[in-house]
Amino acid sequence: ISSNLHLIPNMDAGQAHVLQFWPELCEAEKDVFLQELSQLDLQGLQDHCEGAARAAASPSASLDPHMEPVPPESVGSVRKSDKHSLAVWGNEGLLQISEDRVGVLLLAGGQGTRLGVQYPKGMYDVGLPSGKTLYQIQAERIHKIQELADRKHGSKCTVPWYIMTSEFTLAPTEKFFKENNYFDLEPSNIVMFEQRMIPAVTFDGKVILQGKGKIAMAPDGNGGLYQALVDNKVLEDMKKRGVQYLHVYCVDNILVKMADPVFIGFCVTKGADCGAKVVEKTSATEPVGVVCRVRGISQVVEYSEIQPETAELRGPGGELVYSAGNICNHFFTRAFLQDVAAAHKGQLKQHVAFKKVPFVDTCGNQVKPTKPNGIKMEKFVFDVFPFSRNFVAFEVEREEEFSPLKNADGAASDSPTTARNALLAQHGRWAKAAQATLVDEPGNTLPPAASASAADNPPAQCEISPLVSYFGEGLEELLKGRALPTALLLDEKRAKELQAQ
Ligand SMILES: CC(=O)N[C@H]1[C@@H](OP(=O)(O)O)O[C@H](CO)[C@@H](O)[C@@H]1O
Repeated sequence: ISSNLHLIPNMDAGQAHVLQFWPELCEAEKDVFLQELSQLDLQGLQDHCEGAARAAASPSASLDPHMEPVPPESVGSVRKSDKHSLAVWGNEGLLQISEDRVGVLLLAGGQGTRLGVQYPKGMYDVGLPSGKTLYQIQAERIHKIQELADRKHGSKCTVPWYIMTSEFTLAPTEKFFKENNYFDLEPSNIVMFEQRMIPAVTFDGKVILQGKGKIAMAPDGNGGLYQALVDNKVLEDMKKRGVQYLHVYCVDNILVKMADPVFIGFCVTKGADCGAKVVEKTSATEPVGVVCRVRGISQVVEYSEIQPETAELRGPGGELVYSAGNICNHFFTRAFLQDVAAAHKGQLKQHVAFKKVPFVDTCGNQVKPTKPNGIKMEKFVFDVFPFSRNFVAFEVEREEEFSPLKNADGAASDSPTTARNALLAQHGRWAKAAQATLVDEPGNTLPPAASASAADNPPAQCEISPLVSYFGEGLEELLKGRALPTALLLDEKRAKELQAQ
């Protein structure tokens, strides 16, 4: 192995410390370490370390002075559109789906640090009556949207599911899908691939050793997508399948509408190459990016980078000036992604985060720092928006579309409880709209929950499988005029029973 050391080019590029403990490693450890080192792109590494050191020395200038809100007339909106327009967009989206032109892409490389789990977030069970995980809910929505498109157009369509994972999430995700028989989706239509990892670096640009034979590595942010699409030939796969439109989304939103036909149809009708769903922010401090313009060009300014004074700005009616909250649901044409891959992926901004990165000191002791000692550089998925020729934003209703799982239970927002309640409340509303009454054990009518916040009373336990209904459609024929005891779990079996009654 040692004879292979020459394969690690130029560790003298200021990074010789990486091999400091080499003589102490056993053969197996050397083997693994060498493997890791030989995968580093060294020119890239040097640029990366220099960039990190520069960023630590002089943080990049704030964008705030150049920000302005997106003009309201250029934002599409579910709330402000009439039924007819929504139906036209929905039909357009279903048509595209039925013709195999739509794919979905899941960003699932994150580590779930805030949620505090050691496994991929998609495997999380928020405690629904069905016990379903986020991955299962998403898989079932794909089934259903294919079925809705097929029913309308007599097709037999496929919505391929691209899943970007990282070194942390690929193996457990693969195993989980296999164990669950790919949730009855065709395995060849699920394409998992890995984003790159990059080293964490000290403030003076040195790669951090996490162990004597291990570099501290982290995924390159969800904007690592564009490099990963190239590394893994995903755009070629899309082309082969005839996929022209891609709905990209984050793993953690329990209400995500996979391949939402209304959003797809809206973007296609507007001739957009790039689009983002937004919700109105609940408060100035809500941790969501804002869709806005910077120097006249549409982009997202992330919650970690906006100045509090800017986030707090209010208009004449007391409304937030920057209220278009990014929910990490994006639309891209394949042509746009090809353009990004060919011409722009190297220009994506590097966002700098100062983190506590565990390391071994020069004496070989393991240290858990109490204050930030390292820099992690990340790219953001939305940083390609400025390269778009026709970007559109589409405002959707929070209670129908956005309840992310970020924090562990106990937090006031974005927790397993708030996610569970948001879904149950939505399904309660659907049941009510289908003219069903939900009743408790003694037979009292339950009111539909007005709100799904963790502090409120939990909503009635009414869960409707995505295999039965995707957005509340088709429920009247099953539920109209019935008094249904809770907990109600309306899955396909129960739906058949109700239909037969
Ligand atoms: C880089 C990136 O995509 N950040 C997104 C993403 O934030 P995270 O905190 O990284 O999960 O999801 C938020 C919505 O849940 C969105 O508001 C934000 O802009």
